[in-house]
Amino acid sequence: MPAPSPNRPEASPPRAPRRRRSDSLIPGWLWAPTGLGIAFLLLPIIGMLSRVDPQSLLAVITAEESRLAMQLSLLTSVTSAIISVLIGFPLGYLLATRPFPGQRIVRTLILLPLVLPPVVSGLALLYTWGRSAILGGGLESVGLSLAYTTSAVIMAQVFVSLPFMVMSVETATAGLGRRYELTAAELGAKPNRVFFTVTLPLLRHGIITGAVLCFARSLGEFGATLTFAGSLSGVTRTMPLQIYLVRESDPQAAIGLSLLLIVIAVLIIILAYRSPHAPRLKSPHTTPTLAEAAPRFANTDRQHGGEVNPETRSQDRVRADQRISAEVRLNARGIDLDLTSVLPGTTAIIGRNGAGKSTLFQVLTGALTPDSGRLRIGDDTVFDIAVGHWPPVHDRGIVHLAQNPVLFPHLNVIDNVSFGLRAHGSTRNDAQKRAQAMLDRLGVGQCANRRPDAVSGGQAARIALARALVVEPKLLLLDEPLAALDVDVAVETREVLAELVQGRSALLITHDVDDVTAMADSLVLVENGTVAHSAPVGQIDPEAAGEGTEFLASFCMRDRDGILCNQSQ
Ligand SMILES: Nc1ncnc2c1ncn2[C@@H]1O[C@H](COP(=O)(O)OP(=O)(O)OP(=O)(O)O)[C@@H](O)[C@H]1O
Repeated sequence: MPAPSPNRPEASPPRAPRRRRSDSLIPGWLWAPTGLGIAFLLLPIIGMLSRVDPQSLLAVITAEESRLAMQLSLLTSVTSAIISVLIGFPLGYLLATRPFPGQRIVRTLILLPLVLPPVVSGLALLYTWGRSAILGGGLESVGLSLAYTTSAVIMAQVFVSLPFMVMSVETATAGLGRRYELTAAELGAKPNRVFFTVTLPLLRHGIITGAVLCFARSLGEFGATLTFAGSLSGVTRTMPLQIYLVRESDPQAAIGLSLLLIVIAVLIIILAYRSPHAPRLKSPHTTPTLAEAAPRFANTDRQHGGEVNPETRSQDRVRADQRISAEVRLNARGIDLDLTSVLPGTTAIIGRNGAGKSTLFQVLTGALTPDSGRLRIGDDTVFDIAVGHWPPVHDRGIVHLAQNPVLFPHLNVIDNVSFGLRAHGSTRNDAQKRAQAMLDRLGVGQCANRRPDAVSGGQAARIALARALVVEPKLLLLDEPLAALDVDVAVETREVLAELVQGRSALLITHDVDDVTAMADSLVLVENGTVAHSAPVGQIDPEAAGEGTEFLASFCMRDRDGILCNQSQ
């Protein structure tokens, strides 16, 4: 048999097929510490089980004292979990989203009950709310007594379990980011609607996790309860206190009650985590794109990839007497932009990486506040920093469509598209009818009742486009909408977009000459944070672009049909 050439790959001999692993990205050795951890947790339970006397178990569990203790434990643990949600959710959410003075101190304070021995927590509560303490004494004088009551048990449980709620919500909020809330606001939803229809549903897993942890911690709470609430049967003696009480006189009873506590805790944790909407891992290969196969439009007058006679378009521009004018200065990012655009019409914004294009969009939507600036759309002043007019995101009528469609994962497709209409006051029926019509127009009407994770990346992008267009925004911001598409799909989708933006006002960030020739009426070149050149399509003059001359000349050279630039150049 000839020796294999070092330069040529040889057909390798047939090998026995490798055993498929569930995830080849995960190192196998991780199973060793995982197994150790599971054994470490499981062995003491088995140890305890081995000491159980099955015959006495039933009598122990059904004894009056045990029943009272269990009832009290469940009642107080559920109540403290609910209180922890009500207090801990806003705390964790604000910690993750709004920087405020003393934030680090607050965070340290919240974690304090985790490191304090529970007895110390109980003493702290006693010296604050006890009968002879300042606050407790005041309450006592008006006939309210906390110490040694069931309320004291709940207070002790909330004190030690609150950190779990705050940390769960803070982590969930930080992981979610602000993009869904910002998208909802751009579609016109006011803060309360965003909070109740987007924020809360999307954070529900964090809330459930926090509540379960709070419940579990409260169920096992012992030291703080004993110190602050004492051990009165039926009033403050919870299950852990009852177990502690009987452990000397009747170890079998202590074991039986412990088992009961474990079984109930495990059952409740399992039930709480069996949510039908539990988060699922998404395929890392799903890339949101603007179309998987762009729909065709029968009555489009833009043929051949959206090319339009530039002369006709520039005449339109000359006649247009209404303008969009935007001035934005943001020193921290070196941005000082002043641009105008025809109304209606599409202005393409091009420029090198880091020139300031995305920053402009962030300011226009209201996600970023500039040092100074003004935006006028026709006669309407959307914002003007000089006179202190800086409306919230939901009040601008500007919708930003980026490469990532940011569909709300907890709503089906039709509800996603109806979202903005509902926020503007449409009835559910009306909103759904209009949403369905827009989805049909974009060729994704059949997806109406699916969840966003059950549509392809291209369909998701068209759904996002439908959601943006159906609210008839004053200004549509398109940020490289075709960049993630493969070439064939991009050509078709460009036609779709060109058709849809006709008669609307849009700004389009792009690096692609074809996007400009197909969709734009005018072009703005941004160079080092300033507008280097601005001209209608067909009259672009690289020589007039100052520092941007070279960039613009090379852009024009990529325009095979010679549509963009002044042909006399
Ligand atoms: N989150 C941020 N914090 C601070 N500076 C930023 C941030 N994002 C961008 N910048 C800076 O602001 C300037 C403008 O960036 P911007 O993202 O607006 O550019 P761009 O033209 O959109 O670039 P690209 O084409 O790469 O998207 C750059 O100097 C950039 O480094």
